[in-house]
Amino acid sequence: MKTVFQFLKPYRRLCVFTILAMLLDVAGGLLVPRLTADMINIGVKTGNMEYIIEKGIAMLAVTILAGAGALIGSWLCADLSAKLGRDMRNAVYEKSLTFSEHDFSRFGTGSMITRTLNDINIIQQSVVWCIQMVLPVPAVCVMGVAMAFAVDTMMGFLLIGVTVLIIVLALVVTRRASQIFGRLQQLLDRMNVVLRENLTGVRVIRAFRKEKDEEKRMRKSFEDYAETSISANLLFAGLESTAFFVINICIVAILWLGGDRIGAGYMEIGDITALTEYSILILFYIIMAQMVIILLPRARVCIRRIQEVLETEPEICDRMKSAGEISPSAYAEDIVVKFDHVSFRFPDADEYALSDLDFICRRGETTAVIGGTGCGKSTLARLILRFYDVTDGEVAVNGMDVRDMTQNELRSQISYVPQKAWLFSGTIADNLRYGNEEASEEEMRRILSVAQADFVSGLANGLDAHVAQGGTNYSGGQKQRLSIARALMKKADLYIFDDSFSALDFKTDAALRKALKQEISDAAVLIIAQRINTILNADQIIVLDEGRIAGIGKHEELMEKCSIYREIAKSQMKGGV
Ligand SMILES: Nc1ncnc2c1ncn2[C@@H]1O[C@H](COP(=O)(O)OP(=O)(O)OP(=O)(O)O)[C@@H](O)[C@H]1O
Repeated sequence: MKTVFQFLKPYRRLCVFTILAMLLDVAGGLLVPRLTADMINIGVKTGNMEYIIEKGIAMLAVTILAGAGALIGSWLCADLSAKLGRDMRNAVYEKSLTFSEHDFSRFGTGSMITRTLNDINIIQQSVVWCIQMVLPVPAVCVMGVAMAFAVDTMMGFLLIGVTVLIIVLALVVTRRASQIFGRLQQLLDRMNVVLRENLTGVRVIRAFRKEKDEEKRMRKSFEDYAETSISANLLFAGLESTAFFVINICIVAILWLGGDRIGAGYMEIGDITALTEYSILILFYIIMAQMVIILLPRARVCIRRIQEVLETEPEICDRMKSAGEISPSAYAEDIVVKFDHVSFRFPDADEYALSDLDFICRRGETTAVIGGTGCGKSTLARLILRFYDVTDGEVAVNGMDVRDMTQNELRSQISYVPQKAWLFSGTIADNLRYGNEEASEEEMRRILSVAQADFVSGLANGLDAHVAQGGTNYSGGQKQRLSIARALMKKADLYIFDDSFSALDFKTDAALRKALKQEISDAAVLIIAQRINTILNADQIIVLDEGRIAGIGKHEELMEKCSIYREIAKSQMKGGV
């Protein structure tokens, strides 16, 4: 609850006005039966038309006021809920931006989406319902019972008895509901994960003809969810029928006992109407509150899940040091990246993914990294970007340990093309402006030409051509070239291309590398590649083998000295390089 209160804090005044408006509605609801009773007891009994009209006008005024209270209360409540949802989603999203890959993998994409959308939705709903249906309950009970006591002590006690009975019933049911809704939320996460996997991997599923197996897996997750939902609904149904049964018994008791009390002269006939109305109102509010309270365990689970995200300490933090504490490593002006005996182990892994890497990348030079699959090439790039922190040693960019600057500062010096080309939905221009918001159309066209992405000018809308989610309306090679163009839009000291040329044909690959050399001649370039011909002319080639450097040098040197490089080269020659 602490989390919700924190988010409600800025809207304290809005909360107070909402509650006041709701109370106005409640007070009106309780006053009308009193006026009706007076109308019958005095007006009708004595045939005093003036009194009846006077009470009628009062009833109308009270009803209008109560209606206005209900209307304003609901409107303010909706406003509060929207603001609460917006703030929570922003907070969760902002937090997720600070997560390292490892932090993120602890939750998983499916669960993060459920938390941000569904969980916060449930929290919003619960807050609205609590304000509208739970908060007024004590006021309704106290005022209603007090008014019943004012009519007749015995009827007051009757109302207290029924109220307590329903509250006890609510507590018992709430306990049971807590377990069911906890499970329901987990099943929703599961459903989300399975659904995402099925939708994104639909082509693989078809290619392997696994439709039946996947259907079974999907059906199981849907069925589990449905079964648990049915248990929850049964609980609701049982509660609802029991509560209405109690209401009806209560009304029967009022009519039955009320008759005796009127006969004994303790009450008048109009009081029966008032008491029946009070009991219906009190019990109605309790039942509605009960329905909401049953849902609260679910909201509590959701709040806990949001809290988990918000309270996660990001593994990678900006631990700013004062200027005096920072001792820039002695470095030559032209050194952009320096790996100083770097070793790295993934947080959950037993073995080192990278061991004792020691090399530098210079401005104006191209450094290439090559090696077998899984030897740690992408991990090396991620360490430069500080997606992970080194386990031993130091990675420095422009002479400063990457841990001694903010991630923002660090990444502003680097432009990166990830292994998996990813485009955002929108237009090609939108994607390019990701690298430089101010870029002119002319600049974009020039960069597209450098990235060998001239195909854009042939598209019907050119730079404004539509890009589907993930860039699925472009081929692998087109996506790679657009990703490269986006990276080139950003002016940086270091350009990292993580296996970014793999989907290009040899001719385009060669033309792109030639154009790149001219375009970013004053920056350091790090190319991670699988194909030897992509890196043949690099100023320095690092050969990685199981996370260790097996050789560093130019192509000719490595062909002479490094057996692993020779093997890679030979295997590719055979393959037709
Ligand atoms: N998040 C992770 N947690 C644990 N181990 C990981 C993680 N990511 C990668 N690894 C492991 O680290 C090693 C290096 O992975 P990396 O992605 O750097 O290889 P790579 O050389 O880029 O491979 P490829 O050429 O196939 O892309 C692999 O053995 C991989 O299984």
